[in-house]
Amino acid sequence: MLEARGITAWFGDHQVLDRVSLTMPAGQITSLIGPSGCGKSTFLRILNRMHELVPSASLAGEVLLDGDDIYEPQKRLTDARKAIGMVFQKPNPFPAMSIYDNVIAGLKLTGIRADRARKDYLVETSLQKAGLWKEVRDRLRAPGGGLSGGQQQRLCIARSLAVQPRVLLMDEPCSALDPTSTRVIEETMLELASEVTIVIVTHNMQQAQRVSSQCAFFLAGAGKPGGIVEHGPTDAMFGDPQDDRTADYVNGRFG
Ligand SMILES: Nc1ncnc2c1ncn2[C@@H]1O[C@H](COP(=O)(O)OP(=O)(O)OP(=O)(O)O)[C@@H](O)[C@H]1O
Repeated sequence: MLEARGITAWFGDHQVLDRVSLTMPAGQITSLIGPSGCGKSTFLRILNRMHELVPSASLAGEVLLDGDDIYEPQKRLTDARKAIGMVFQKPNPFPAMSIYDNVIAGLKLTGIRADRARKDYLVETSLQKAGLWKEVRDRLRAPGGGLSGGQQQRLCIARSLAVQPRVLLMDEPCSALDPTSTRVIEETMLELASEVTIVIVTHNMQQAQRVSSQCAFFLAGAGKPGGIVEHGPTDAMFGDPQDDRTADYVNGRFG
């Protein structure tokens, strides 16, 4: 389980999130929805300590992974990144690197040692879980950049899975893909959900309904930092929202 408690975030003196708390249960997919600029990506990046890569960025609050705060001073950055993977909007495989090497690229970066047999195993199982194995098993030595956009995104998912994370964060993972590739990624997410906790930022309300069991609706008032207006089971958020602003947003009346 991943739990954010009282997350407040700034870029310089611009506060972009105000005391955001959210529990993201294990074995479930949580969607973060809301209009542009309300802090969803910032919140997601705080969940695996990527926010601190921006020089002006700062934050307050806690992020607990199975009860341990990933921001405790003695906790290492690479441990947080190993346990909590991230897939981005635009597929970003290493284009000249082989499919095989792309999948295991994260091992070295996170200090995981593996012999050849172990690497072979991780490549096969990660590609299988990402729904790409059958399409690439005969060309593992071909460059990752030669795959289609949807295949590249599944390659990036496989790369995240190879370090065996407990959580996978996905920032609009399908927004650069066609509808068919989008459906394949959504099916992949649903299959992964039983073993990896997934948190996804999406602007696609149908996607949020298709994949997630829980949603959190973020909003920022004019000139104000973002926060969660309402969160709960996806069915309730779409079928019986408690806040008028949630109802307006999920029904496409703004954003
Ligand atoms: N690197 C940065 N430096 C300064 N300000 C930033 C930076 N990244 C984001 N912001 C600001 O933080 C606020 C929240 O942005 P964020 O990208 O988290 O919103 P979002 O809800 O994910 O938007 P979108 O849906 O468009 O991706 C915005 O006002 C944005 O301008």
